[in-house]
Formats: sequence, structure tokens, C-alpha cells
Amino acid sequence: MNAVEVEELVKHYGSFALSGLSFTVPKGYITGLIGPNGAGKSTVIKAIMGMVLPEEGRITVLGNAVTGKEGSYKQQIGYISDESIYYEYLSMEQMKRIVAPFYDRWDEALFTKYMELFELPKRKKIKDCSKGMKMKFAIAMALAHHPKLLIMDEPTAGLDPVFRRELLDLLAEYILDENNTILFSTHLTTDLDRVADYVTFLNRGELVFSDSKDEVLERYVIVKGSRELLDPDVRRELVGVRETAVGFEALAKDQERAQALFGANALFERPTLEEIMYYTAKGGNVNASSHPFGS
Ligand SMILES: Nc1ncnc2c1ncn2[C@@H]1O[C@H](COP(=O)(O)OP(=O)(O)OP(=O)(O)O)[C@@H](O)[C@H]1O
Repeated sequence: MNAVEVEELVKHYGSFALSGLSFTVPKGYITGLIGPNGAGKSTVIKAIMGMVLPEEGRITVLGNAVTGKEGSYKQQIGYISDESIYYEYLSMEQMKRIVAPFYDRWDEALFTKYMELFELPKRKKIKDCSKGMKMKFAIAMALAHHPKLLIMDEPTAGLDPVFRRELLDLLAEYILDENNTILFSTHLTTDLDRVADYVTFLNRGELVFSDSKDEVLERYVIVKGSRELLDPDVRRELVGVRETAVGFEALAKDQERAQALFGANALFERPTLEEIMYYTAKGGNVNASSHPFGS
């Protein structure tokens, strides 16, 4: 069963377009939505939340069609935005008092537990909180009403490495309940390496893949070899190529096909999600000096 279904979504912003995007978020698992800046992650998340109205397409959340109007199913969603959605001049405690009554399943003890765990001073005004504190507060608010679906837009942005790891552990604990589902966007693929079961990858508004993380990592392959192996036909088979003085490194979409193509002439390595994202986003020929891991 799917917690979220997105079918043939169409939305334009100037030259940016989501044109016929379809993917699902399986219930009981963690799905990571990845993609470079401007890929459309926030737009997709806002559309799922009913905050952006698509021009075409259908979205279903927990079995309910998203229409942009309020629906009681929203009680079951814990949403963490990449922007502050709270009244900055209120304290965290005052803000909580406004929000809590909207939720039937609000759990004050759980809220207090997270506020203490995250060491958040409840009387502090939201405007005086650091970025990380605001994110922690949003997480406490989202979890305190026992959501069935947690939707988070870049939740680890602005968090130090220690709390980032703690948050990922918290998500792993939340997902132990098989009725719970998480969808979160990030451009930090290391977050996904640690916790994601499924990965949906957007690039310039287009779906590159939406699949189980393990299958993606099995399917793609990094190929390394000498430059003489690269002719135009071979290049067409590769997602992205990075050439250096001594050879090339490339990403291929289909491990078996790449092995048939290069045989014993090349070396094959399992890619990381970061490498898949990097080569796909750059496409074609990649300038060696721009490689994030050095040349
Ligand atoms: N309200 C809006 N009005 C006009 N353009 C918008 C609006 N929202 C998003 N866009 C444009 O749509 C594109 C996708 O933006 P979006 O924020 O969805 O990407 P993203 O993948 O979340 O990026 P980032 O990782 O940088 O947050 C961008 O070109 C952005 O400028």
C-alpha cells in the first residue's frame, strides 16, 4: 500500500516545469526525495501538502485526494517546512498552545519529552532561536501529534552533524511502527545512505528514478578505464563521463550492459548516491576540475 501517490503532476513556474511527474511513497518505509537545487523537491512536497495547486494530475495522501482544501486526514500528517511557518514574535510555548488544540491526538507528554531531549527553552521567542533550534522545535511539534505520515522538506539543513545523526536515529525509531511513513527531501545524500529505504530522484523537474535504494545502487555502476575506450557510441551509453589526463570515470545506468560493453578492459565499482546524483545532474562530459571529490 502507498501512503502517497503522485500521478501525472504538471506545474509550471516560468521556464521550470514538472511535466507529468508520477511516483509513489510506500507505506511503512522511509523515502528520500533527492535532487540538486531547483530540481522541484519543495514544489512537489507543497503539492502533496495541498499548498501548491498543480495544473494537472492527481495526488492521493493516505487514501485521500488532495484538493487544496482542508481535510481531516491532515491531522495524520506531521509536516516540517523548509521555511519557518510559525509566528516569530511568540515563544515556543505560546506557539504550541495555538497549534496543539487543532490536533485530536496531541500528546503533551511527548511534546515535553522532545523539548527536553532537544534542550529547547520553551519561553524563548521563535525569532531569537537559531536555525537548528527552529528545526528542532518544528520536529517536536510534528511528532507530538502522533502522525502516520511525516513529510519533511530539508529537515537536516541547518543542523550540526551531531543533531543530524540524532534526528536520523529518531526517524529510524519512528518508522519501527510499520503504520508510519516518512517522506523527506534533502540534497545531502549521506542522510539517505543512513536511513532511506526508497529514493525518488528529481532533476530539473523530471523524474530520474523512484525505486528501492538497494536496487538503485545495484543497477548503476561506476566505470573506470583508459580514454581510448571512449568513442561516440560508448559515450551515448553513459550517464556522465569525467575525463582526466590518465583515463576516464563514468556512471552507467545498467551494470550488466556496461560489463558487456567494456568487459575486462575497465574497472567497475558500486556508486554512492552522491555519485549518481552528481553525474546525472551534470550529464554529458564532466569537467574534471569540477568534481566534488577532487580530480
Ligand atoms: N512560488 C514560486 N514562484 C515562482 N517560481 C517558483 C516558486 N516556487 C518555486 N519556483 C521555482 O521552481 C523551481 C523549483 O523550485 P523548488 O523550490 O521546488 O526546488 P528544490 O528542489 O526544492 O530546490 P532547493 O534544493 O534549492 O530548495 C525553481 O526554479 C524555483 O525558482
